[in-house]
Amino acid sequence: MRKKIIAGNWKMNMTPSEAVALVNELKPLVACEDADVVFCVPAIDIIPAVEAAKGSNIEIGAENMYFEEKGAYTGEISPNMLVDAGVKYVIIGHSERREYFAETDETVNKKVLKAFEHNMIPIICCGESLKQREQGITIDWIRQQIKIAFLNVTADQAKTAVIAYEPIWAIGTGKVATTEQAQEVCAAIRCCIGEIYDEATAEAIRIQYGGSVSASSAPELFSQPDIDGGLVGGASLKPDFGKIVNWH
Ligand SMILES: O=C[C@H](O)COP(=O)(O)O
Repeated sequence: MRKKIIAGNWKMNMTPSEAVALVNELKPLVACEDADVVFCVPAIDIIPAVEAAKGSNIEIGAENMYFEEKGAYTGEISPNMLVDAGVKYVIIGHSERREYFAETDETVNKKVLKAFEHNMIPIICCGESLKQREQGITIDWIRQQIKIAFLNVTADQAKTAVIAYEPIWAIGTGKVATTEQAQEVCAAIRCCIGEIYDEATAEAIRIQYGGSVSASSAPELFSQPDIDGGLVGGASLKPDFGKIVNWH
């Protein structure tokens, strides 16, 4: 039985002092024993958020990291820096990073390998555009993203990974995928992991849905057999996130 994982992605929101206030506000609302709860926050908020989350069930995650250890990479943040700051989860390959910051399936793979090397859990994002969905190539596209993201990842590592299926057309639009659409793609992702590795790995890996998740859509989405929680953007900045975490 896979444990659900509900993660907030704050994106480029919240100053450090606002971050502390939000963690303190949400702490009692997201208390929950049967799901992992992660707040992925902007880099500058990580240290104060880790401090504020102490003693609670909240894990603090990062929204991105670089795939090199150290050196002349102005503006980037290394895996070591994240680990030292208390980070356990890191979002890799969010569609906004792919669209605005030229991330590719290959850089996603490098980051995924680096995250595992440092014992962090990558939340690996994949998802199709509206055009790709209309062209009927959603599953092929996602399978390709997954196959490249997991190149050279061992089965033991893959078992601990989290995949976030986020249809790009559903992100921040209020247009949540139907339960059937989300379940269909998450099942296809699990099947793809089974082909790359084996059934045990496919059964172990956790797959989230993301894209306009709200307190009202979460219960049906999270009840699907292949959906193990959510990656939540806008609604993770509000008290509603407590209802999403405690969806059942
Ligand atoms: O990482 C989170 C997603 O991009 C979803 O964002 P959203 O819940 O605001 O649509």
